[in-house]
Amino acid sequence: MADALKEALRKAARQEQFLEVVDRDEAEARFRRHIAMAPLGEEAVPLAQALGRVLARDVVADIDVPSFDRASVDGFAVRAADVAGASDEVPRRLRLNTEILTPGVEPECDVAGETATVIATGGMVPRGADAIVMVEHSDTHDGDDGLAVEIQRAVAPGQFIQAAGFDIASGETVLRAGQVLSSREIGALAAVGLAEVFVWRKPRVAIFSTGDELVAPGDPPRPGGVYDSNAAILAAAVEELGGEPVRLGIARDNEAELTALLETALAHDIVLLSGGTSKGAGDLAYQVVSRLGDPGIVVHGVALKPGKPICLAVSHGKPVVVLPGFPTSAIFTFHEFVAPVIRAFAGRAPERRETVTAELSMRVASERGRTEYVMTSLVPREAGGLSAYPTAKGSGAVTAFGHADGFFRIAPQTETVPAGTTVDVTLIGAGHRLADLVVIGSHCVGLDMLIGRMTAEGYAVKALAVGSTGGLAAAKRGECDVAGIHLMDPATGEYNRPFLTESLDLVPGYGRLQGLVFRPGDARFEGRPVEVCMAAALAHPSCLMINRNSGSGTRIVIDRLLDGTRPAGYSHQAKSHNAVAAAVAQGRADWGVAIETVAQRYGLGFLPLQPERYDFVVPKARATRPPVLRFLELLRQDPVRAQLSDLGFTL
Ligand SMILES: Nc1nc2c(c(=O)[nH]1)N[C@H]1C(S)=C(S)[C@@H](COP(=O)(O)OP(=O)(O)OC[C@H]3O[C@@H](n4cnc5c(N)ncnc54)[C@H](O)[C@@H]3O)O[C@H]1N2
Ligand code: MOO
Repeated sequence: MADALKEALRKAARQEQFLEVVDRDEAEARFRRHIAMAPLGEEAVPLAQALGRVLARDVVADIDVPSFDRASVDGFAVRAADVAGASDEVPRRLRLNTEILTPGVEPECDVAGETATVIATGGMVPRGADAIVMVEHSDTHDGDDGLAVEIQRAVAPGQFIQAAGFDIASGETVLRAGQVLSSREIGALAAVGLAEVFVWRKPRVAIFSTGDELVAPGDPPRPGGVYDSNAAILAAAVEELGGEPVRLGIARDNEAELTALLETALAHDIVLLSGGTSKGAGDLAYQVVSRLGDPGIVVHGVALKPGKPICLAVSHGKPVVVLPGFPTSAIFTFHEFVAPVIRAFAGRAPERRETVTAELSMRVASERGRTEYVMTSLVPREAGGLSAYPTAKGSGAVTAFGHADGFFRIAPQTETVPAGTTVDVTLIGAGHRLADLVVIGSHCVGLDMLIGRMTAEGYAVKALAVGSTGGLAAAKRGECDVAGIHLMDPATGEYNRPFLTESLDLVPGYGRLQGLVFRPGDARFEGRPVEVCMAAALAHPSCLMINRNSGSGTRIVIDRLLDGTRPAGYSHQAKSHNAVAAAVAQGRADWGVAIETVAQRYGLGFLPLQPERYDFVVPKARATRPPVLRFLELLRQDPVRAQLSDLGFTL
């Protein structure tokens, strides 16, 4: 082995310890000790650019709104005393003054006793008048002494008059500093005549990602490549919090490149990078940040999950944070440690987090020694209250945070939390909207299409992929409206029906074809009958299979096919059709079992083994809810069935 390669290997394999893992609150305290948690300064902006900005000063009205008494109806300005007791039978006759008070016209005549002035909605109420009579309750006459009006209704003093300042009084505080300006506030600012307002300057947040594997969205994918999702989610989150993201792109795992980018980034108010903070080969980001001083890195390693390797630094009052590369770890720790700083710099009040209680739907295991935050979906229970469905994907998934309604904490010393435990779930973002239709169970592209149609019709659908068994359990507990399942009873070979209970209905879905998948052109499989393929596969120890997880419907098919034999690769269990197809397509395995639609998606060869049924379980108690009825109706419609059949399903 060449010396250089040997040295590189030795370096990559060396264990570099975290500096010191501290608990969350201690980490936050150390970080904030060096940061002024206050707005960065104010600036005047035109009203047209004020949307979403944060007011830096209270706005006190200089004028009354309206600035004069005005009519709120079309009719006649009168003295209420002159029309007391007026009715259709006994109208009161008033002489008309010779002016017309449309809005913007300044009155010249007083309304003296026994007179009235024509006035339009928004017109200035003339001196002498104290009420307006609606035009509907009047009749005009040509009299000897000029035009007269007969009033057929009495009015109370003040009736149909909007007094000066009734909307906003001069001297009143219209809006307070710290207010985030929405369209409504902007309307009020314009009403008091302001063309510009003082707002807090937006903190400018430099964002870059680090890693040789990262690919910018829009660029072609490459083997081992990962699209840079962290920079996108962070930039959007910064904007949501009132900051201005400045994206500096991707730095390769190269010290010079990282150092140069950090230098550029330090010209902004906050520096955020992600990746390269853990112990792996190429984790350089924290090393580069460690050269900053005054004081430099204050925390590297926090006893929480997700987010253990976060690195918090401050340099000359400027926060510099290396977020973990794992997407959910990055955005979670961003919200824990960085978001409050951005809010403070932007002049926004601290976020008030809302918490709800929910009952845990399944047992959760946790690692000792770290506070774990479990990303969770919430679904309403039949019996009232909420059920918490933990997202099993972990911090490496971008959707673990993206799809969660909130999270609950598991204390560092707890190893398992049993199903049924009541947990406090902190809601993420604007909280969760209760879904019209909750679908829990096995994922299928056919189901995706049906959900898409429901969504297009305006239904809020919550779909949780927890597998057939999980879906069935959710349906039994009354936690979903529909569960998509494909479970074969090994005794009878029948799908789905044998698993029903009294309280559940089975709605026929569609058929999917299970088959052997392999790379096209593989002579061991291509164009041969299944038995011949199996004999070939079993004869060659180098022919690797990929298995499915036990408990899955497909595993039952595989075990039947193998009839007790254990070919190479049997112990490698993938959890989905897609994972099987990807392994075969990329050459990590040579064959496996998956459904036809997935095999086609990955361009794989396919040998049919057996059809399976993908059906829908509906709790009887929910079967008549309108969104459920609509879902079932869609399933019966010809265009929908045609689309399912185009997708490769049999009906
Ligand atoms: N031996 C140990 N390994 C790891 C430990 C540990 O304690 N001992 N900690 C784990 C934990 S916890 C986390 S979190 C991760 C974070 O590691 P890094 O911050 O060094 O991140 P990377 O290694 O650069 O990347 C991890 C992962 O995330 C992907 N990634 C990175 N940047 C992006 C991005 N901008 N967009 C999308 N995905 C990104 C990257 O490709 C990797 O897959 O370390 C564990 N390891
Ligand atoms: O702490 Mo890491 O962020 O769990 O995956």
